[in-house]
This record gives sequence, structure tokens and C-alpha cells, in this order.
Amino acid sequence: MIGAVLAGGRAKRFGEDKLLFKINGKPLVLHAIERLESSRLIDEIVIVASKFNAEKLRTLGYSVVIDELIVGPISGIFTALSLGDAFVVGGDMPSLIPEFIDYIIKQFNNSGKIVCVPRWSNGYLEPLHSAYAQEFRDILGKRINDGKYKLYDAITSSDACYIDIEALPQEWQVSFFNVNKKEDLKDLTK
Ligand SMILES: Nc1nc2c(ncn2[C@@H]2O[C@H](COP(=O)(O)OP(=O)(O)OP(=O)(O)O)[C@@H](O)[C@H]2O)c(=O)[nH]1
Repeated sequence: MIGAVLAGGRAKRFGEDKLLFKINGKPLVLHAIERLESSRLIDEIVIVASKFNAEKLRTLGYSVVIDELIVGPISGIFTALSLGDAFVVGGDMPSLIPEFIDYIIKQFNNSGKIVCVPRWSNGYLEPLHSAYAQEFRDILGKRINDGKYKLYDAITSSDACYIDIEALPQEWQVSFFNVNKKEDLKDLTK
């Protein structure tokens, strides 16, 4: 299972390159990568960048693939799945819980489904904290071709397995935390 870190966004709300913004002396994206590396079921890490930031991200020493489409997370996942099955996270998620990631990957492996995604009781999904099979790539490719960029629709119209977030340890929920604006940094206690 590849650990794919999406890093091709424009970070408009943050106002500058948020993934290389240093938190406790370390670029934000490295916090996500190191948490992902602590998962026992992730074999290798790949950063899914844009052609604009790939060079800078390569200096971190991890594999970087370029998302040529950049139409949102859907094209990041489409790109990652060219390499194999992937657990996908956002590079702006510094509080990932490795045990939670392992839990989802196990559910994915046992379910035989092409995607396994955490779901809140109101139906909201967490697709940037989910496991995807390489077979899902064709579905995403067709949707992208048709201009349908909503991941939620791609997942819910497929044979997905859903993980009831509220039935799991509450302390795992911090795993979904992501940095959008500068002020989000003050919530970063971990
Ligand atoms: N590869 C890839 N990654 C993306 C794309 N869009 C967003 N991401 C990444 O997905 C994660 C979540 O993105 P968002 O916070 O929703 O978007 P963003 O572009 O980073 O920020 P805003 O411009 O403020 O919306 C971030 O780590 C982004 O770098 C894309 O088109 N391709």
C-alpha cells in the first residue's frame, strides 16, 4: 500500500506555500509524511505535486509524482493510483493517527471494495483519509474526462465501504485536522 500525500493545491486561503511553511522547524508536509510513515501497513511514500512545486518538494527526499491535471483532489488520487493501491491524505494534515490509518487499511483489505472511506453520521465523507484500489482509477479518469470533479459523487456512486467515525475512539478524530488558513495553526497542539 502506497502512502500518497496530495500536495498540488494552490493554498489560496493560506496565502503562501502552506506545505513548506515551517511548524516547529519542520515543513507542514513533513509532519503528514512522518505520521504516514509510522503506519505499519504503508510500504512507501509518494508526494503528488503539481509541476509548479515538484522541484521544491523533491528536496525533502521523497518520491514525487506530478499531477498533470490539477483539477482538485480527484486528479491527485487519479495520479497516485497509477502506482498501485493507495492510502491518500492531504499534505496539510499534520495530526494523522497511524493506528487509525492502519485500521482503515485493514477494513479495506478485508472488505474487497475499491474504496474505503470514513463517514460522519451526517453523511459527510473524509476522502483525504481513505484507502483506494488501483481499479478505482478508471472510474476517476472517466469522471474527470466528463468534467465531474466531485470526489463525493465518485465515491458514493461506486461500490465503497464506509467506516462509521462516531463508532471509533474519539481521539482518532484529530487525524482529519487540516490546515487551511494561517489561524488554523493555533489549533496545532500536537
Ligand atoms: N495533486 C493535487 N493535490 C491537490 C489538488 N488540489 C488540492 N490538493 C491538495 O489536497 C490537499 C487539500 O487541499 P485544499 O486545502 O482543499 O486546497 P488547497 O489548494 O491546498 O487550498 P485552497 O487554495 O485554500 O483551497 C492539500 O494538501 C492540497 O495541496 C490537486 O488538484 N492536485
